[in-house]
Amino acid sequence: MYQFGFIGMGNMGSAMLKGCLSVFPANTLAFSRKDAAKGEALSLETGAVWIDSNRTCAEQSRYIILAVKPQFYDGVLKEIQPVLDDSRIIISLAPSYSIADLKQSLGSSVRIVRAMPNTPAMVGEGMTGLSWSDDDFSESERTELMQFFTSFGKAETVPENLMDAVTAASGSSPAFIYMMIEALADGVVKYGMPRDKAYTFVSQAVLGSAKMVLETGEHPGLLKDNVCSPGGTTIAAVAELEASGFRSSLIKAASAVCDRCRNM
Ligand SMILES: NC(=O)C1=CN([C@@H]2O[C@H](COP(=O)(O)OP(=O)(O)OC[C@H]3O[C@@H](n4cnc5c(N)ncnc54)[C@H](OP(=O)(O)O)[C@@H]3O)[C@@H](O)[C@H]2O)C=CC1
Ligand SMILES: O=C(O)[C@@H]1CCC=N1
Repeated sequence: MYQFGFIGMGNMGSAMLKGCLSVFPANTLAFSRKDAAKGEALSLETGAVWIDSNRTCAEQSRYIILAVKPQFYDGVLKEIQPVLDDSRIIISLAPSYSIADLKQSLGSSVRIVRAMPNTPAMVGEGMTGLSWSDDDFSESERTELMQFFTSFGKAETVPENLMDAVTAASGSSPAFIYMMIEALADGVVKYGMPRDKAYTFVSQAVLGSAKMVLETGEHPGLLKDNVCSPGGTTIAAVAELEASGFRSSLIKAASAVCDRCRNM
């Protein structure tokens, strides 16, 4: 019996798998995916076991992670439903499937953890929001699952009605941050900085700024003020960002994520 069985092993599944290998031995991890060549290659690379069938992967795993795109959910749920019993726990990553939707497909007694991770899990800096289906998880199951989710970053339980907001805050937001890193790098390449150096300088500034918010507990506005010298360089750029609608673009981006979660 495997401890964790991933059904689907694309961007998100492989980020979680690679992240959790720091804590869980590879031979306790299994996965199924469509592409056999990629399955065998990842198995060779990581030591995790590739299984040529979703149903067998579910049957042989205690915790079953649904890591396929939402459009493939219905097919996968039908495949694995017959092998689910009370000892299994489903971990679902799709933004658009509620715990109630999953129970309707899989049976009301199936225990479900709805999770919204993000791809920085691959480097151990993920952020996962979690909602649990019932109060009927044992203490050891909760501990083991938190051990899993914290093996690739931070994890916090949230009420399920906040899952759309979690999707915007940390599930989708890495894409926006990468866009910002790329654009800012373009801006300094324009002034002669080599591309690779530009990514290092900008990315380290993003990492350090995030760490300042997390570790000092200061309001982000105060941290921003501390960078802006009166009449200086930063405030000149802040004024440009405000004029271009920087903040309102990000607020609109978060709203777009939440709207899409509700209308997929
Ligand atoms: N990407 C992200 O940043 C995040 C994604 N998520 C959620 O995670 C889930 C997976 O997304 P993501 O990893 O990005 O998607 P990908 O498209 O990168 O990967 C999907 C995986 O599903 C596999 N697959 C497709 N159909 C089947 C099937 N019938 N049976 C078994 N495996 C199948 C594919 O196999 P193969 O490659 O072999 O063809 C692939 O490995 C989604 O629900 C998404 O919303 C949540 C948070 C963040
Ligand atoms: O774009 C998506 O639908 C998924 C969910 C969060 C990140 N990627």
